[in-house]
Amino acid sequence: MNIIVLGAGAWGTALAVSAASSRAAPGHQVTLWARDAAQLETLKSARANSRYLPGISFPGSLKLAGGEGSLDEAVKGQDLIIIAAPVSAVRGLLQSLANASVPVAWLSKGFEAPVNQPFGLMVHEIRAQVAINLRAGVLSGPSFAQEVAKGQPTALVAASEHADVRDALVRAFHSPTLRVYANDDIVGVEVGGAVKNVLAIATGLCDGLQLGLNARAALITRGLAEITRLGVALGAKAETFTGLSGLGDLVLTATGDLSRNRKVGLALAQGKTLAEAVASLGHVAEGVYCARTVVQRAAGLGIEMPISQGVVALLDGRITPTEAVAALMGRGPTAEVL
Ligand SMILES: NC(=O)C1=CN([C@@H]2O[C@H](COP(=O)(O)OP(=O)(O)OC[C@H]3O[C@@H](n4cnc5c(N)ncnc54)[C@H](O)[C@@H]3O)[C@@H](O)[C@H]2O)C=CC1
Ligand SMILES: O=C(CO)COP(=O)(O)O
Repeated sequence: MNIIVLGAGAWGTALAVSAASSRAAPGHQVTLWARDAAQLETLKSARANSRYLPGISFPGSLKLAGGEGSLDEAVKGQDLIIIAAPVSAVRGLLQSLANASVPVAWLSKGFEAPVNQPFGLMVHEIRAQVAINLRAGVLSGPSFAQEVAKGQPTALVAASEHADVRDALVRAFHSPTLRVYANDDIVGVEVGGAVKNVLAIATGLCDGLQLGLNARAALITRGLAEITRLGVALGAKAETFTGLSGLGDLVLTATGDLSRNRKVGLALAQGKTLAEAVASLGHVAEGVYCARTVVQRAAGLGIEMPISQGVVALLDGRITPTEAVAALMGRGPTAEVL
């Protein structure tokens, strides 16, 4: 299979390395495409991505391409196109790929900021607006880039309404160290991947304030209830949220110290400003950008999301970390139902 990965950040690089490695199915020709010509030259000379994925050497077979204006040429002859950019860049990439005849999948997890409309969209909704004819899907699930690049055991979900897209993703990436499960509930998989980032900021804050393990377990569990309520209201299947892209990714991101979203929460608990917390990452933390949209869409559907609302109030600087905790704990008693 000819596979191109568009975007040479941490996750795009890791997945390209994994598919081009000796662990992958034989016969793949993988290309990693960097938007920036200067970054491409650095990748070529170092045969590594020390800015976004330090410590990982590229397999000899991994091809490198990129630079402004090179996209159309780069995707010619590919059997599968992977978009590995932040959500904020996906609309433009999907517009450029709108007439592609091969499957396209994105790795991005989040909601776009509102563009000429009252609320922000998930990527499958953007695709419906700008590239309706694409056979498309998402590859999601609990997966820190560094671990996948090193070949540590990982399980992902390939979600699409199109069986050929799910099959292409499984053929491209399934390997002895990377299991890829198929799922036809793209709404549920996208809601899980987006909202867990907001909740990871909350658990980072909880752990940074040393509130204890009980508090963290409660946040994760009630956070999953928030994700499920929103997802079901948006048309997802409830059972998707007990799977890899729901509970799985929530547990990983909320508790794993490699998470950039969790790091934002930890930094806020230390008294850093949001700008300082984001600047120290050097990578995108999607929860920071989509928390407001999550809460806004939930409100529009009459869904209560008190943890996510607390995260937004904190990110907006309307409350302090201590006040956020007090607001959550001060809520009246309620039944444990979804
Ligand atoms: N890092 C991880 O472990 C995982 C990340 N993700 C998701 O994947 C997405 C990308 O994350 P990372 O790679 O970690 O981010 P990153 O912050 O490491 O890198 C982002 C990359 O996207 C590139 N980029 C921005 N706009 C672009 C455009 N228009 N065309 C091509 N490239 C563009 C940037 O130059 C940069 O190289 C995010 O939505 C993230 O939530 C999902 C699973 C795991
Ligand atoms: O999505 C991820 C793991 O599945 C990565 O999470 P962070 O963006 O918080 O690092």
